[in-house]
Amino acid sequence: MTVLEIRNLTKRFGGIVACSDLSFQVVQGEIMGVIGPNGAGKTTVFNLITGVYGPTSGQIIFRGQEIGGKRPDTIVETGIARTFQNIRLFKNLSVLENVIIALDQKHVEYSLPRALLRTPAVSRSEEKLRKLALDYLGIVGLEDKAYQRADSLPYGLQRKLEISRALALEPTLLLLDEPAAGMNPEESLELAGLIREIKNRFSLTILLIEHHMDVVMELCNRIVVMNFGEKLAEGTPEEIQENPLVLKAYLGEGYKRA
Ligand SMILES: Nc1ncnc2c1ncn2[C@@H]1O[C@H](COP(=O)(O)OP(=O)(O)OP(=O)(O)O)[C@@H](O)[C@H]1O
Repeated sequence: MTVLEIRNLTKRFGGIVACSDLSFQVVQGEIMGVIGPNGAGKTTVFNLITGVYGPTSGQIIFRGQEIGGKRPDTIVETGIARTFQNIRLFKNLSVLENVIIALDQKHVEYSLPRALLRTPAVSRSEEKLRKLALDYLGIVGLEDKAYQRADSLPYGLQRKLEISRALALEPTLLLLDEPAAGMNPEESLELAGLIREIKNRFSLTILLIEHHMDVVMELCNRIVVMNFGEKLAEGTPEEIQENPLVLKAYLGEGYKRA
């Protein structure tokens, strides 16, 4: 079943066409890679899907509903969450608080007057959120870092914290923007294992932007290749690795199949 359909999507920034007449479909339960050279338009596609920008033209259909141009919080409500290429955490808050803030968006069970009076119901609710946040941290292996400041974590762990925050929004479609950036090959393969695990555990569909080809080829069922805002190719990892256009524009003629 198709969960996401990108239909003739175009986004212009002044004279720049960051995304040009792009079409592809994402099937439930798959991990679809979005790859291509720097500036190809990959993050723009994520920004369009998550409502950061409205499309210049074209449609974004999620579970049969047009979401193009809707507000980011409305899109989260429909079941889409993301991580960012440039990590966006509340750096001076604790690791735990970062997840609680995400959970708050989903689980607020008390009114503002009750919250201000700090009734027992509010305290119970806070305790519930704290436990739930610890569970989400456990999934990415960060429960023992819960009380550290978010910015005290090494880069790779901050990326995992972003994933746990995104999971706390209970998405059915998860967009990961370069989750392995800055990781060495060993760390990035471990991350690939984690991504597969959370996909299975939460029955997710995943769209993945990544420059680490070992991660992409290991994880993805299918791949869309972008170049200058357009779709250059689409196919399985095997097909993409043998596509002469992709080898020329992105992977390099000397690319060795994983
Ligand atoms: N808000 C914006 N205003 C103007 N131009 C933008 C904006 N966002 C993106 N662009 C331009 O759109 C093009 C595509 O950028 P985008 O960030 O989507 O590429 P990318 O494939 O994600 O690149 P990278 O792999 O380097 O992250 C680039 O030329 C970029 O400069």
